[in-house]
Amino acid sequence: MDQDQAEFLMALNRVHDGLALARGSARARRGAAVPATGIGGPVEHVLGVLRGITPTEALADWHHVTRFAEVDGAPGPLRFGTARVGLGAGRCADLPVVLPLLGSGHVVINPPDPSWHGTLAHECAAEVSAIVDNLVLRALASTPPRSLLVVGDRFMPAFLDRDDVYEQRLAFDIDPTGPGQMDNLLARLNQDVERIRRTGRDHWRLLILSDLGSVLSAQHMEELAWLLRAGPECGLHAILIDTPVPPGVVAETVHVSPRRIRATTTGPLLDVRPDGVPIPGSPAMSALDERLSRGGVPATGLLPEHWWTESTKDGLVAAVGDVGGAVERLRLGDSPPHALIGGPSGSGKTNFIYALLIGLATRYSPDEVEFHLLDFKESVSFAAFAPSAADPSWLPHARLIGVNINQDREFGLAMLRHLAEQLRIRSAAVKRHGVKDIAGLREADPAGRWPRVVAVVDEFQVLLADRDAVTEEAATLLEDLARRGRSFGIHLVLSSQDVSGIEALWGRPALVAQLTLRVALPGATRVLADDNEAALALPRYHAIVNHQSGVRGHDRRVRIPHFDDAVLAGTQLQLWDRRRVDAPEPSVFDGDHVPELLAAADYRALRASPAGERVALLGRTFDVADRSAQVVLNGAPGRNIAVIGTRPDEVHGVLSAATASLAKQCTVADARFTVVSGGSDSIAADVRHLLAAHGHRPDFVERQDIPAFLSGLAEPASPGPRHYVVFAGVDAAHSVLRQPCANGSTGHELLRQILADAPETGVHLLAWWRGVHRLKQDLSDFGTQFDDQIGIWVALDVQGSELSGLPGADLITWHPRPRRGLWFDRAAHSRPRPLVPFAPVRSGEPR
Ligand SMILES: Nc1ncnc2c1ncn2[C@@H]1O[C@H](COP(=O)(O)OP(=O)(O)OP(=O)(O)O)[C@@H](O)[C@H]1O
Repeated sequence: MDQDQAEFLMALNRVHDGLALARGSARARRGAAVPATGIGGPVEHVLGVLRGITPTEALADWHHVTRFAEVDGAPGPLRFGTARVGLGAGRCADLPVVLPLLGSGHVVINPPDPSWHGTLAHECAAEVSAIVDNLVLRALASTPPRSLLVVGDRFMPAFLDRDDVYEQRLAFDIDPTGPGQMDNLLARLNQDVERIRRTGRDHWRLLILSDLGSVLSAQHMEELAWLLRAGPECGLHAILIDTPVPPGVVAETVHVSPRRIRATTTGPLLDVRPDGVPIPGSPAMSALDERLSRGGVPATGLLPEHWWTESTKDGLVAAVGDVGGAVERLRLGDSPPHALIGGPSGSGKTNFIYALLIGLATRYSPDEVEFHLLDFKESVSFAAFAPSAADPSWLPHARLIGVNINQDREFGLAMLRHLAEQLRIRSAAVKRHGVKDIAGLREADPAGRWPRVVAVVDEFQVLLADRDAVTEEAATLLEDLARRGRSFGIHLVLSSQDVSGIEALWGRPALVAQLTLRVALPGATRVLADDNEAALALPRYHAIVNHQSGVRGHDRRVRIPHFDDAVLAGTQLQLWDRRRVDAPEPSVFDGDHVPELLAAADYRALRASPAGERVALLGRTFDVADRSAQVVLNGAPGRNIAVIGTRPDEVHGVLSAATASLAKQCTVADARFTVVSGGSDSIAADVRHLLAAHGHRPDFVERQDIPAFLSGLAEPASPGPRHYVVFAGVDAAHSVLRQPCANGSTGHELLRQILADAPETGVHLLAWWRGVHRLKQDLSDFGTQFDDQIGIWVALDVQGSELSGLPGADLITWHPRPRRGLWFDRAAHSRPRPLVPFAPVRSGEPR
């Protein structure tokens, strides 16, 4: 309240006091002095002051209210009506009538005579409504957006009953006579007041209750009395209609009888006319419309005027929302270096991340900041930032996008490894230039490209969920990135549905301590400091942003606008249009996508190769560089591939991809292919056609011809071109393989011999078994090491424990899941790795 307003109120008080005293009112008896100038003087003075000032929204005539308040603080008394005061000599003046409410006490609207109790609300409903409507509208007009919560019964103002009210919490209807309603309401408000006493005021609460005399039990009455006594300190105020006021409660009273309204503030003899609510479309109601439906800075209002003009040398800044209409920015840099975002499902975490990403992407060019985005939810939050058939645009700052990751924690790990590699490169460059951090590096190496990296992991707790090697490595990498990332411009943004995510961090204090930017969405627990409950009373679409690890006293209560599809798509298109012509598309890992061999970059890059360097591609790895799982089939022992699994489609994918990739690197003159059908005619037939499509003339061995084929293959022969034998269903051919062949050996024995001689004879077996047990039986002979026979294996739907005995497979944890496999190459790996099998490569596809 400025000085003019204060002077005006003082003068108004003197008028009211003087009138009251002159007429012997109760107020006068409270000690007011008669103004020395009589009543006319002060009234003239008030009118003079009124002419000279622009009253606030709390006091002005509704005709003069064109906007609602934006700033915080107690609004002072609220005007609710007008009184006509006679000035003598036939003159009179209209004076505003005010009631102290927010920041002061309560208002009671009662009949003039206590014996009328119980009938007032019905007899004078129109007058009562007009007073309540005026007070609520004034309260809304004189407090900042979203800072007022109105809880009301049938006297809830009609202007709050609208669909587009920005948050349900603004207006909360109750029926005190409904079963349990009063219990719930009082319990909830009492809890709020207790919490506010501990943590400080969050927003105003205005309670409208009528006709409670008959419905309140003695216990309700006691609870209400406590609430009304403790409430004003905590921003809770009530308008009580026709309800007895418990003792000790500070309240101004308005007496209403038909056609006559008086207030304790004006003295009992001054009749008051309620101001009435302005008509729809009037400036005041337009201001109300704007307040209720918009309520803050829209998403587009947060975008900077000039895009891509700022430098991230000293850190990152992003506009994410507004506080009372003023744009609010968050910072990431030296301090705080990393962020933790929490909130229950649906509380707006993803929307907040969009606000952050769009805020950064519009302010800084892709040379200043780039994004790695990973979402462990069963959703596609970041898919829109990648190009698609429907929309070829992408977010130029996005380098890596993971969608539909679900259970593929290995991909999260791959991203962390990639970031660790970036950290290593940056730390080496920093050392080389003799500087200490990214800011120094950018100065010392102005021609270098050293953007800050923001790595977002939504639902990051999934990454740390199991007690296994993935969690172990992920936690170690995260800790290292959190500790050293700040110096090298790598910033983590971890988001989670509170408790579960935060619990995953327990026992890792070094990591938690680095996540000093905390963002708590409504209802979030544990994200802020333990004694900071600010997020519990947060209205929808708000966030507590706290740059000091969530410590109380550093909260910013930010309203977050909606980054809907239109805003996201529109902004992305403009960003995309600005990209450099050679800007690379982001790498995308989509867990639902079935990779195609023919589309894989490393398949397309295959050329005719010498026999010892040919590679077989098996599937897609969990790797940020979109690499295929590939093995070299050279002349070393054990360069044979066992595919183990029962799902024909996935087996088909691995076998056909391996065969097609080999076929691409050789011609009919320098390689030989044989397809053996042990039990799966369809896979064998498809592989045969595939080879033909690649210009080869494979031999085809039917089941009954297997013994003869193996006998021939086991014969000593002079070395020829490499011979790739694709055996579709070794265990299905069991009955044939166990029979003695012409030379007396069984098929199994011949197979073992062929594998043992393979380095010299140039044979490579690509074979399918349905289960590990049969594979071991078929190949183990008096303790033969599998390594010398099968140095490469791909296990599809097989439990990790069953694999023990195969090379590299002892003591591994692996739970099979659809369209995922585990592969091992003893020449290249120390332990098995996951892969996504390619889709079957069908016969007839072009070379
Ligand atoms: N500030 C906002 N204004 C309007 N609508 C919003 C706002 N924030 C989020 N929403 C909407 O609320 C819904 C939930 O938001 P969002 O997906 O961001 O929540 P979440 O916390 O990520 O949920 P979940 O964890 O279940 O994915 C969405 O439909 C979203 O569009």
